[in-house]
Amino acid sequence: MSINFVSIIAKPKITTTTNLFLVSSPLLFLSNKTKTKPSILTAFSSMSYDKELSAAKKAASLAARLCQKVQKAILQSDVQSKSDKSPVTVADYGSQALVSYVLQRELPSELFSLVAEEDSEDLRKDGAQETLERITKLVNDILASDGSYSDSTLSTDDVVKAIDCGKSEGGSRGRHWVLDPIDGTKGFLRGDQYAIALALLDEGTVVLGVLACPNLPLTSIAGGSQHSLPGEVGCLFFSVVGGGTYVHSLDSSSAVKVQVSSIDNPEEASFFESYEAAHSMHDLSSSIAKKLGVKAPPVRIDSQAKYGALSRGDGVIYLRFPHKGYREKIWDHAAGYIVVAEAGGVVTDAAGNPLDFSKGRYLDLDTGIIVTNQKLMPSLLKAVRESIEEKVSSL
Ligand SMILES: Nc1ncnc2c1ncn2[C@@H]1O[C@H](COP(=O)(O)O)[C@@H](O)[C@H]1OP(=O)(O)O
Ligand SMILES: [Mg+2]
Ligand SMILES: [Mg+2]
Ligand SMILES: [Mg+2]
Repeated sequence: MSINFVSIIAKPKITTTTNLFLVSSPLLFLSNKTKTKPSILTAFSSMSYDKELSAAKKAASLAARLCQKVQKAILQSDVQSKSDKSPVTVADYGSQALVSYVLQRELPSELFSLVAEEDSEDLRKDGAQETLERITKLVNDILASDGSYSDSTLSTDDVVKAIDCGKSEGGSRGRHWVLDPIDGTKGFLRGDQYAIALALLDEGTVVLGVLACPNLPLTSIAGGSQHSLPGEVGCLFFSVVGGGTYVHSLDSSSAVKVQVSSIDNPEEASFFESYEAAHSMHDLSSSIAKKLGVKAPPVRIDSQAKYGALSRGDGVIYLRFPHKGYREKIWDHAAGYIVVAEAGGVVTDAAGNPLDFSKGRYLDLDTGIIVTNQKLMPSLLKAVRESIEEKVSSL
């Protein structure tokens, strides 16, 4: 994992080590509870982003509440068609508006830059007024249900503006929030897995991530059981650079620290991949798994919930090989990346290079994304290389 230690140490907010122990940090408290001793460097980096972490958790939790409400009531009329034909729902826009608004309210003194998936172009078109009013009502209802910001009700204009804050280009300078308001829209529409994925980039490095997975069971989905009894679903994973990864239920704040699986025998390993064959080449994954000696069938689930599940050891490998021509966006991986990295996992492209989130809205990478623990990575990379070579020579 690449950590920009220089930039962390250089943060002007923390100038002496004494400060570290005077200010109470929820992450340090959690670490004590789980009997881990953060190094001074770890504590520096965790403390630097305390305010941002609590704002991000609040924003993602409220967005998850909005998405759950829409998913329950989902109707055909909620689905619009974007020019790329991907389904966009009232919930995508509502979630983006809510996260953008909450971050700005919670962090009023910080410059706000947001790189996010959606924009309001379709909402500004003739005939979209009713949809925009529905989104605005949803956002206001969720804020009211939380009792937050009772001083203000958002207008349709406020909602459009909040959505369009997401047009930032990101990059290697300064801080940028990175948001996928609903990752795994297809899963969301099917009633399956989806995630609200929010991360913070600081000088091009992912330093914080929050992954809300409203349909992910609190217990392991190892073996492929994504569905569990009502009341037992809804996870919020969060990580700050150097501070580890934690998860709690969307309904409570009692967090536990998570670690990736330590399995080093591929025969005992299981792997995740996209539910949608259009998103990832399933034939390539199965060739890699076979070469590696993996016996279990793939666990196919939607969205960055795969990163969350892997971070707590439900599976050991995640393979993602989009079809030719598809360009990965930073919001589809930033939060998941840090959640796995801080839980001890490794995320690289198919050639073993680290992911670079500093290049703007897209990730430039070689062929695909692979994720596993430190022990399995060398043999996984070898299997990936051989399988890709075989595929290329068979074309
Ligand atoms: N053709 C495609 N190939 C790969 N990924 C895609 C494609 N179309 C959309 N996606 C994005 O892939 C992610 C979900 O993939 P999966 O669930 O298979 O892991 C989502 O981020 C989804 O966007 P979206 O956020 O709009 O759902
Ligand atoms: Mg996405
Ligand atoms: Mg999305
Ligand atoms: Mg989309």
